[in-house]
Amino acid sequence: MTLEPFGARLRRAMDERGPLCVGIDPHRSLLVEWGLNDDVAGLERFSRTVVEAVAGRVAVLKPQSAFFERFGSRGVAALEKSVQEARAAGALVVMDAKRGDIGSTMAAYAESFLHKDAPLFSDALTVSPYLGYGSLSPAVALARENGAGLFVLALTSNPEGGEVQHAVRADGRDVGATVLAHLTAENAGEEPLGSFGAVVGATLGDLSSYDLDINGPLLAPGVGAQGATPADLPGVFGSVLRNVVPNVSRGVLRHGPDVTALRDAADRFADEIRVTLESS
Ligand SMILES: O=C(O)c1cc(=O)[nH]c(=O)n1[C@@H]1O[C@H](COP(=O)(O)O)[C@@H](O)[C@H]1O
Repeated sequence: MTLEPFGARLRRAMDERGPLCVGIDPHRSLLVEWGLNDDVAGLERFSRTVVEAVAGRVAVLKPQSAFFERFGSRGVAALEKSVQEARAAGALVVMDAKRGDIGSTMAAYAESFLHKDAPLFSDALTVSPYLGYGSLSPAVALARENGAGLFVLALTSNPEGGEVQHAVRADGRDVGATVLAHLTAENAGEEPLGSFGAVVGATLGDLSSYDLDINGPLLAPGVGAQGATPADLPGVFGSVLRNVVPNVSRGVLRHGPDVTALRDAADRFADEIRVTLESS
């Protein structure tokens, strides 16, 4: 059975549950803070707890693959389980693996995460366009076939990102703006929302010089541990605020291992985001 396009599924989830995305980022330091061992059993326990706490109430969960890959094949098995459990509980899953390679290899990465029969099938995947946006075309094609989506790194939340993303091309446009323009073309005519999103950091301040109106979702990491707050979102995203999916990882996760405390922390962020959206 082919899924409805990711953009449509995401729009509905955001409207029903609010737009918050909670990250599943099992940092070694968090495992220790939670009283868990820094091993596969600790990893499994951590991710199961996050899924139990929030997968039934937030729109999106975003497991960060790096923290699972650290444990080799058993870590990847834990990631698989976590994706499947989160999806079964009704959350959309964005796999944060930030893949990017030459086109023919990109096709294999796409099959790993975006083919509906893949063990790690996720509703969307984060990808890097820095081998050239066109290198992502096999992932765009496979995502379309399978009702999945992509989040393409455009203007990232980290301070180092600018040296690449603000580099100005011969035509006067910078690299980040070029990525956004490609996404606008990808999403043209899609309703209610395209499936090809951009990653735009919530930490970046005024972005009014960029056209963020890509008719697709904007994944906004940086809220919480990196210093941005829900109240900052209107100043960063302006008129496209309704398409923003703010991500919080450590800002929620540091409240574990208690399931209720995790849930309450996610609810507080969700409430702040709702109030911000309503008053903008
Ligand atoms: O693609 C991402 O999710 C991402 C892009 C970006 O520009 N900045 C960024 O922090 N992220 C991810 O978002 C999460 C942020 O985590 P916290 O800072 O703990 O909320 C991590 O999993 C990062 O890898």
